[in-house]
Amino acid sequence: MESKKHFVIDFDSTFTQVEALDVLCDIAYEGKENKDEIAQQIKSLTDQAMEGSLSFREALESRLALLKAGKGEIEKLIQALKGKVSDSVKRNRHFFENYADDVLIISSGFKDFIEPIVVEYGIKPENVYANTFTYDASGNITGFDRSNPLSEHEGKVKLMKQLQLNGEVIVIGDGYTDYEIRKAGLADKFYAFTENVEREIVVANADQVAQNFDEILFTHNLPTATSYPKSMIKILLLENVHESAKLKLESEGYSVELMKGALDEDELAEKIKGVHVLGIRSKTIVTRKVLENANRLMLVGAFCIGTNQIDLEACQEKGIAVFNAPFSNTRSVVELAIGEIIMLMRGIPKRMRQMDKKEWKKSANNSSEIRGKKLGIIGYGNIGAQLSVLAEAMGMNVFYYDIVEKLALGNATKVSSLDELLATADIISLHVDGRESNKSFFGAAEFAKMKDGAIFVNLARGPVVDIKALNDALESGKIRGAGVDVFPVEPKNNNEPFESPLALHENIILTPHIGGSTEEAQVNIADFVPSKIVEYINSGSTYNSVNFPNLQLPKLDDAHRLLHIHRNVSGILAKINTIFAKHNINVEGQYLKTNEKIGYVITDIDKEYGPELITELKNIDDTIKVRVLY
Ligand SMILES: NC(=O)C1=CN([C@@H]2O[C@H](COP(=O)(O)OP(=O)(O)OC[C@H]3O[C@@H](n4cnc5c(N)ncnc54)[C@H](O)[C@@H]3O)[C@@H](O)[C@H]2O)C=CC1
Ligand SMILES: O=C(O)C(=O)COP(=O)(O)O
Repeated sequence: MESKKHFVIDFDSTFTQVEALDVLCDIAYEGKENKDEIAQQIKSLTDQAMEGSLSFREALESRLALLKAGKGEIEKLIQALKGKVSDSVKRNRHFFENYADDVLIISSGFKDFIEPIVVEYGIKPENVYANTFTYDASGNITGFDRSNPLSEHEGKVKLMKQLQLNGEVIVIGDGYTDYEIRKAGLADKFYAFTENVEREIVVANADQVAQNFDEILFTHNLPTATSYPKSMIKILLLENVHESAKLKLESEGYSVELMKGALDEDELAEKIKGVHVLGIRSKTIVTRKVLENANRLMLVGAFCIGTNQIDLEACQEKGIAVFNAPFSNTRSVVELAIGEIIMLMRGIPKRMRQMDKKEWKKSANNSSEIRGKKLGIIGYGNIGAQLSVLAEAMGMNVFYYDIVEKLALGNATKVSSLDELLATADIISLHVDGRESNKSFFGAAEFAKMKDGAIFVNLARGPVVDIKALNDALESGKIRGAGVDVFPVEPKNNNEPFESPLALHENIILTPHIGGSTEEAQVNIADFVPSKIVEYINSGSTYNSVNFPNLQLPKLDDAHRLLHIHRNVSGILAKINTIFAKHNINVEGQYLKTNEKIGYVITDIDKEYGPELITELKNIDDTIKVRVLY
């Protein structure tokens, strides 16, 4: 038989969001000049008692001496506290009601105001242990019942010794006095409860930190308001993703860690354990090895356009959805490309280097306008196409080559082969993606086919261009200049050095992969990707995912949603529905979409279900993952 559990819960700043005596002070001193000063003194005494630096009785005596309150104020306090119950207590009301026998409120506060608050949540009056005020004939507080152990130093410990609870004792509180119960050996576990206040010394001594009641109930296998507490969803953001992404995700209730640089494979393989959502940019390589260690991972968010750094296939096999920000930095890359083309056509990098050396070389040699020049765009996707429009507006003649059929914008000319483009253009700008087959796509043969004295720009991906071939083309004068933003090997963070033979050329612009690094782009990305993360976690929506079948799902009211991710083989839907039928479950809505590799079925049901239903769904052959949303 399972032993009985006792949940010993603190009141101030745990069951409620506030310290009741602080609120009482506000009420008692309402409209008085010295209110702030008294409030500050009371708060400081409360904090000292909570942190253990002042004995409880001393703090209590001093606070009551400052508070000139009576029964009228206590009545007002009760009304105020009713509106200040902690959010996670409110949403888990069913727990307090259904487990009333197991819940004890043990507080160094006062029963006079605690009991009316907690009984509304089904807690039994006889399970509320707290101090009591003494009053004079006119109802003014004169002090407290000094025979109550809770009015003494280490009062909670003394009370717990008297109670002699049998079974497992779990203490939940924000203060040092709560931890003291555990320290005295009278509890099996102490949770530092941080939903309202986080005290360093308390957190440091806790067996576990709980940001809310959902986490505690979930840990103890008790019914919670949500299927999985949001605060237990761990999100790891790497590569200095814009801070606003962290704030946005935190405001949703997730636990977010933000790191400045990228991690290498081994570091990430270690760090990924227990992480539910990984946010990266272009530098972090998410390999199969990393994914093998990703025991909780459900989503990878690329806070950039490119996703070539992620093993998308391995993600699919493991049921991990991948999202990116396909348009958020497009304009930034295009502006940089145009800027570089102008600078290179004017020979500005060389002039700047001369000026740095105090040399004045005014000359029109090798300096031309871009107007009327032929721009050759390789890869007419979002970036290539937008570059086409802006370049044309500046008077350039645009030609493009893409491996798939793309609509020509404005007066741009589609050419039918790469060779034709290379032979035509005065400037070649590369905007292909970083797929594996594009590795060394642009090498010696391609440079040889370019017009003599042309300009070359690569803001796409480093491995796409053979650096030696580019270096040779610059050295031989085959091309007149180059702009390079991306490299086959890039430093992991801003502290690592960068070295390249290209740096020695005069008419070259080298930039540290900053095509998308503008304030605007980073803010846009930090808004877009988190919104995808939140949608996927909350509703299962995969709209815009780069590796999952795209499904946009309605919000769910009063139903349960089950997500089934499986290898795309025939007959899975029938098997899923057979299980629902067997359990007499009425399906309210069902959505299925597949891609080449996987199938994604979302089923909304109107009825409570038991764990055996989930086990049966998981046991269907070819199942990759089952997620329960509500
Ligand atoms: N430097 C930087 O900071 C940034 C670099 N990028 C890079 O730019 C790339 C392009 O971005 P988008 O235009 O948004 O992507 P996109 O996917 O819209 O366009 C890529 C285009 O290249 C074409 N393509 C692929 N391989 C090709 C080949 N071998 N020959 C001809 N065409 C080929 C595709 O068919 C597609 O139309 C990204 O994949 C990323 O690698 C993106 C943003 C910032
Ligand atoms: O968006 C992309 O694909 C980029 O290359 C930009 O990458 P970053 O976010 O600057 O690491």
